[in-house]
Amino acid sequence: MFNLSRYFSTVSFILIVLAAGVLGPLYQTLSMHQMKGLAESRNVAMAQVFQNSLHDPLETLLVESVGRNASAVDQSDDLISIQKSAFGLMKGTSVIQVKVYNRLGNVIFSTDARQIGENSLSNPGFKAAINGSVLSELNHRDTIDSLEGSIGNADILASYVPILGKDKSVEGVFELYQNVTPFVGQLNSSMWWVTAGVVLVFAALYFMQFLVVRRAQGILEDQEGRIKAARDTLELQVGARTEELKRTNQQLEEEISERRQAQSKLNYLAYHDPLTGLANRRCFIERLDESLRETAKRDERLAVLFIDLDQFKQVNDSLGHGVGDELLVAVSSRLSEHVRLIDMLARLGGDEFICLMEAVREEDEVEVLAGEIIAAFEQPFKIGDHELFLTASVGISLFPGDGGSDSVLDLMRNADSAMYRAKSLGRGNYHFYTPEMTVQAQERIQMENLLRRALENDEFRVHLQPQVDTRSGQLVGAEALVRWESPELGQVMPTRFIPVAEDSGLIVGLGNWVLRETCRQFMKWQKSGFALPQVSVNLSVRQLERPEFIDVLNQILHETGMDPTCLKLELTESVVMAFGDACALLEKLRDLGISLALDDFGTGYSSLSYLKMLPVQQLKIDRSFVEGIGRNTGDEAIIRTIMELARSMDFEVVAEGVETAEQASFLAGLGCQQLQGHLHGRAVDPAEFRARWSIPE
Ligand SMILES: Nc1nc2c(ncn2[C@@H]2O[C@@H]3COP(=O)(O)O[C@H]4[C@@H](O)[C@H](n5cnc6c(=O)[nH]c(N)nc65)O[C@@H]4COP(=O)(O)O[C@H]3[C@H]2O)c(=O)[nH]1
Repeated sequence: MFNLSRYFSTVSFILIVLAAGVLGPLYQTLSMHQMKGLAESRNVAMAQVFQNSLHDPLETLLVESVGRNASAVDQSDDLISIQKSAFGLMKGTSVIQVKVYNRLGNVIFSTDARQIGENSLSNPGFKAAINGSVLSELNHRDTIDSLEGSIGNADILASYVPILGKDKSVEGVFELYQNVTPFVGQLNSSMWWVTAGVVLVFAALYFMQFLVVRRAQGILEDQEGRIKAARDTLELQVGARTEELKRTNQQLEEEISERRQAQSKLNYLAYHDPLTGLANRRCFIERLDESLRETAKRDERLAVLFIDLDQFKQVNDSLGHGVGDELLVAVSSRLSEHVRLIDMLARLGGDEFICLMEAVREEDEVEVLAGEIIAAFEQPFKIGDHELFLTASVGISLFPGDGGSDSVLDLMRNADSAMYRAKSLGRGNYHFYTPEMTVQAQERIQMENLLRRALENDEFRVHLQPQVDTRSGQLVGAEALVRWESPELGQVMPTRFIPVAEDSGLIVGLGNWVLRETCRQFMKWQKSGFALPQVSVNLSVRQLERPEFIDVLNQILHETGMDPTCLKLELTESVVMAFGDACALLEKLRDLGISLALDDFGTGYSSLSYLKMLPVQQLKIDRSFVEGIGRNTGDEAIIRTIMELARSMDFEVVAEGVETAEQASFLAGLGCQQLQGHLHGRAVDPAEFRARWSIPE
């Protein structure tokens, strides 16, 4: 810390020394000047006394000395008398020597006779006096001859005083030596006293101020101590706070980076399908929106290709979601290989993919891409132990034409409608959108609305299709197939309205109605003597999913009095696989005595081990395979395999869609027990059925 006391001491000491060093000599100079003035006044007075007392002899001497040599003057009588008088006048005064110069600067009189005759013309004192001024000089003399002998170590004031004549002209000069030794001594000792006094006063002042300063220094040190302690505490607090801030900052940075990661993950998830990593619906819509505007500006064309996997539902239902997911990933990567870099492939959800093709010059280019997409499915997908054969249906909409530049959804919806048309043409097809498809889509909506009140309006009818024994051709049963007589749409076939009923959930009420109506009809026939051995009813997965299904079934059986052993329920492979606890539910149905058949067999992906566990008695070979008999060796091979399987697993087999005798004989040759198809009869209303199959009495 700055040492105020030391600083003060040093500066004060220097100031005191300086003050003493300046004030002492100043005092001496002033006093000396004063003393010189007084002594000079005395010398002037003394000269006046001399001049007055020795006026005549002195004047004579002054006059006579001019032009005479020194020895002549020295010998004059006047000189002797002047000398006597001079000594007399000097007696008792401090004047110790008197000299008289004539105008020529010669000493014509001196109390020291040896000096008479000397010349001092060039002496400054003489010069001043001859010009009318008085000049004094203070000298220190080691020895000087005086009236009473020689004086040693004396301070002498020599004054040159002009001697004025009557006419006030300077006739000569007095030089008077006055012994001022006592005064000078006194002055010197006074100077020391003054110096000592100054030192003492300043020392006292210094001491008092020192006390004040030391006290101030104490206060300052105390304050500094406190400030230092406060600063130390503050520094500690600042250090701690800095550390805390660093930690908080680090936490913040970590949080920010976590948030950034989460945000980028969220962004990624917001725009990507987590399963396949492809762009999702939102991403596709935004890109299409942007592309539409760009394409409109550049006067170009673009295409939207809606891709749907034809058999994905069956795979998913029969082999489980794990396999389904893996299949979707494999499909996405295979599709990606065929899409150009500038195009965009996205997954809309489920088994629906969509592709945006930009900068389209010709429709052919789109057809090529659609063809490539379909061709991509020619090779089977290997998922685990499964080798899965799939096909894809592609619907295409084009811009401009199939949607405005601000109608992203129109283009997507139209491509979707085109895809449905492609699907209806058979598996593995593509189709361009046409405006009539929108009409069909609207019809579908209208159909759903009409379906809702069709049950209440009693617009449904149950038709029956015969099932015959392959060898004897005898009636062994009938399949109940629903028909809709709509006042607005006319007769609507199940292939049109069952999917709509399934999608809308209306199938539950409709399916239960068919079940009840079939049982009621069966019992009516039985009571009236037409004994049909068995009747089959189709079940939708939506019905099975209902927890109250068994209760509803029991109630129908109870209400109608139907013998459960005469009832056969047909479930598609995919329905059985899709239903979580199918085995347990089917067991319950079996316990009731109801027969079970697996419909559309061969189109799904049932595993043999699972099939073995199912309490099913019958397999129904799908119509699509029967259709290929005699035309497609692949279909025939599948039928043979199904027959082998059924034999080894002890299933009864029904072939549906049998239209020709050739098909019937092929199936008979393989040991198929029952046939169903136009060859033996179409599905007809109960009256016609009875009329056809009643045995004449
Ligand atoms: N070309 C041709 N077709 C033949 C031949 N023999 C039978 N068919 C048709 O094949 C379909 C067989 O029924 P499905 O496989 O259960 O397929 C049925 C079934 O899955 C569903 N369905 C019909 N009625 C019901 C029902 O009451 N409930 C449920 N859940 N589905 C039903 O609608 C599908 C179609 O029914 P339909 O149009 O009646 O068509 C029936 C039948 O008319 C033939 O020799 N040639």
